[in-house]
Amino acid sequence: MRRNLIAVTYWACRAIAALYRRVGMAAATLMHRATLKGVGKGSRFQLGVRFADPNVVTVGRDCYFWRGCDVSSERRNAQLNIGDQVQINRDVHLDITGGLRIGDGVTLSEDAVVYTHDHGLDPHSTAMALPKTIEADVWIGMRAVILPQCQNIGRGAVIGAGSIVTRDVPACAVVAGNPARPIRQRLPVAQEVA
Ligand SMILES: CC(=O)SCCNC(=O)CCNC(=O)[C@H](O)C(C)(C)COP(=O)(O)OP(=O)(O)OC[C@H]1O[C@@H](n2cnc3c(N)ncnc32)[C@H](O)[C@@H]1OP(=O)(O)O
Repeated sequence: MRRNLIAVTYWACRAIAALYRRVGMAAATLMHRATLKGVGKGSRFQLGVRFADPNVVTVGRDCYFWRGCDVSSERRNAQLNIGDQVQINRDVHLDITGGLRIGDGVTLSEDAVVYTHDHGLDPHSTAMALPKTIEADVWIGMRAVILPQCQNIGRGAVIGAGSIVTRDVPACAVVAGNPARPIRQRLPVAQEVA
């Protein structure tokens, strides 16, 4: 009898947690659809995704935002344009001060950080805005840091986990380390799949 009660309580708690996640995601998705500048069909947001200025954010189709994703800017009207089928994992931080474009099929893994402004050697100076483009099919590994001086990550490039990227990355390059250096070249995505 006591065992049954524990089992029922356990499964009831699991059901409530699953319902909370589902309802939470539906509510968060509705809210972001209502407040962002544009959201394509099929894009979903977990609870706990934050856009400091939703008016400047455009999201394409079938994107997925995990909890803890945070988008901020040090100036008004900086734009964030996200393509289709982009995955933004847990606790990713995007600074869009300089303007940020993310192409179709990009994946940002957990805790990745992308910055688009700098302060030289004086953290109290006015932010220097540096626009950035992350081209289609790029994969940014977990805990990678993309510094403002890197203004372009070429199509199909892979950034290794924990890397510090200080300069532009050519298309299909695999870079890793601190500072990130090329470790190999990848085939264009279409050829790798074939
Ligand atoms: C979809 C998701 O979100 S999954 C969860 C997140 N997962 C990740 O972030 C993983 C990202 N992947 C990586 O970091 C991988 O190591 C890659 C893609 C960068 C490289 O993978 P591979 O091409 O298989 O490289 P490989 O393991 O053969 O390593 C080649 C060399 O680079 C080094 N290296 C590989 N990755 C890294 C890294 N992240 N940082 C520093 N050096 C690295 C290796 O030590 C090796 O050096 P050596 O030749 O001196 O021994």
